[in-house]
Amino acid sequence: MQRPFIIALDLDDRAKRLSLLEQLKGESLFVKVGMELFYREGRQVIEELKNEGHRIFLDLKLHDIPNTVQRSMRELASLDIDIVNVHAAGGKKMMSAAREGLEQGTIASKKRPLLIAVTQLTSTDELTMQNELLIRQPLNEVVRSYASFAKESGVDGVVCSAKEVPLIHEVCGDTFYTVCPGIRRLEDALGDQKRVVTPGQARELGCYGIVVGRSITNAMNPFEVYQAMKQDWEG
Ligand SMILES: O=C(O)c1cc(=O)[nH]c(=O)n1[C@@H]1O[C@H](COP(=O)(O)O)[C@@H](O)[C@H]1O
Repeated sequence: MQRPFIIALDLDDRAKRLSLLEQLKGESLFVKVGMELFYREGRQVIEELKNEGHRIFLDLKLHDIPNTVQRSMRELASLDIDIVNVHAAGGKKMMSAAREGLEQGTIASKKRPLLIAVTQLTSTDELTMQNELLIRQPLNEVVRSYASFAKESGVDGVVCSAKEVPLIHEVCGDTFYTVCPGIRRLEDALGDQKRVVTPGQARELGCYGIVVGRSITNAMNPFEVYQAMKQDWEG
C-alpha cells in the first residue's frame, strides 16, 4: 500500500505556492489545500493542481448543522478531490449527513472522495481540552470515542495525532484510515503543534498518511527536506 505523504500548501500567496511546486517538479505529489488557500483561490486551485496530476486533500473541516454540512458536501463532491474532512465534534448526525451529501454529489463515473473526521486538533493538549473546551475525559479517551462515533456514522477514517493511532486501530480496526498532522523533524520548531512525532515515528505507530506543512514550506531548501522526511516516512 502506498501510504500518502501529504504536503500542506499553507502559503500566503500564489507566487510562493507556484515556486514551491516548481521546486518539487517531477514528483507525484499528494497536497493539502487548506482554508487559507481555498478561501483565496477557490475552486480554480483544485482544477490547477489536478491538471498537474497531484492528489488532493481538501481540508475545510466542516462543522455546522447536519443540513448545512450535507448540502455543502454535495457541492464539494463536484470537485475532483481525493479526501475531504469534517470535525467529529459536530456529532454523529452531522457526520452521517456529510457522508450522505458526498454520495449525493459524486457523479456516477467518479470515485467518492474519502471522508475523514478530525478527532482533536493536534494543536490541543489535555490541559486546553479540560480548561477551555471543558471536556473532562482524558484526551486519549475522547479521541478513541470520537473515532468510533466517526466509524459508526459511515466516515472512512480520522485526522488525529500519530500518538493515538494504535488505540484508534484497537477500536476501529487497522483498515480505518488515520491521517496524521503534527509531524516534525527533531530539529524543527513545534510552532502551535502540541501532539507531535517524526515521520519515522508516525510510520512505526501505523499511520495511514502524514501531513507536513511548515517543515517544508519554511525550509531554505524544500526539496531536500521533502526528500529527507519522505525517506524517514517510508523507512
Ligand atoms: O485537518 C488537518 O489537516 C489538521 C488537523 C489537525 O488536527 N492538525 C493540523 O495541523 N491539521 C492541518 O495540518 C497542517 C499542519 O501544518 P504544520 O504544522 O505546518 O506541519 C495544517 O494545515 C493544519 O491545518
